[in-house]
Amino acid sequence: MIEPPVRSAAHRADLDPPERHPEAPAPGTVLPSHYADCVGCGPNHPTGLRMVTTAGPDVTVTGTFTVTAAHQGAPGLAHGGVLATALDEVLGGLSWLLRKPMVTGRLETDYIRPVPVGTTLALAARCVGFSGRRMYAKGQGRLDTPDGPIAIRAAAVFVVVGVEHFTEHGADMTAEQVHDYEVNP
Ligand SMILES: CCCCCCCC(=O)SCCNC(=O)CCNC(=O)[C@H](O)C(C)(C)COP(=O)(O)OP(=O)(O)OC[C@H]1O[C@@H](n2cnc3c(N)ncnc32)[C@H](O)[C@@H]1OP(=O)(O)O
Repeated sequence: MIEPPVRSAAHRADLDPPERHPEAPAPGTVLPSHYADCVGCGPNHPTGLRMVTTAGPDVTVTGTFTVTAAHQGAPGLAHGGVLATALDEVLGGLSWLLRKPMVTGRLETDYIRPVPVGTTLALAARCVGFSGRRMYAKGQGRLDTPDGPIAIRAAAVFVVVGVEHFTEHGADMTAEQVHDYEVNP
């Protein structure tokens, strides 16, 4: 039997407000790839999304993702899982502004409009607040421009972890790779 998910990413009213870290990159700063082989942002990934994200004001991040033929699910249309990856990446970018390592615990996605090959999605993410180690966030993707029609929306919970999460669980993780992997943006 397959068990259904037991948690929700819908945020509650009693969250602690997000605090932009004093050393967060200034608004407008292009965020570096956190890991060169990342499927979302890594420049070395052979078939990755090659996303570029930018720090916004408060605890917000924007990003773009151009849908190519490599990202199709149906003919000429983006695969929903690939779109969820793009949302995961821009939401994960909030960790640069919070200066806390965190991993995706739950990602809920609404698919509102089809996203054709050739579209450049304008993505945005905002931290809503914290409950203990849980960081609640929401995100969206608009077709082609930051004021284009909304195609996808997300609500997410990220869980703050220690660096040992990556060193203990990463397959074949050598000391050198851990050093190169920016787990603590
Ligand atoms: C710049 C960076 C961009 C990166 C973008 C991409 C990000 C990713 O894709 S990360 C990879 C995908 N995610 C993962 O692999 C995570 C796998 N899961 C895990 O490792 C663990 O379940 C983990 C770390 C989330 C939680 O485990 P653990 O550290 O033992 O914490 P645990 O004690 O169970 O939970 C801590 C709190 O988080 C909550 N929590 C844990 N899991 C979830 C979840 N899935 N959804 C919602 N809340 C959760 C718990 O309820 C608990 O809350 P509270 O303290 O209020 O009771």
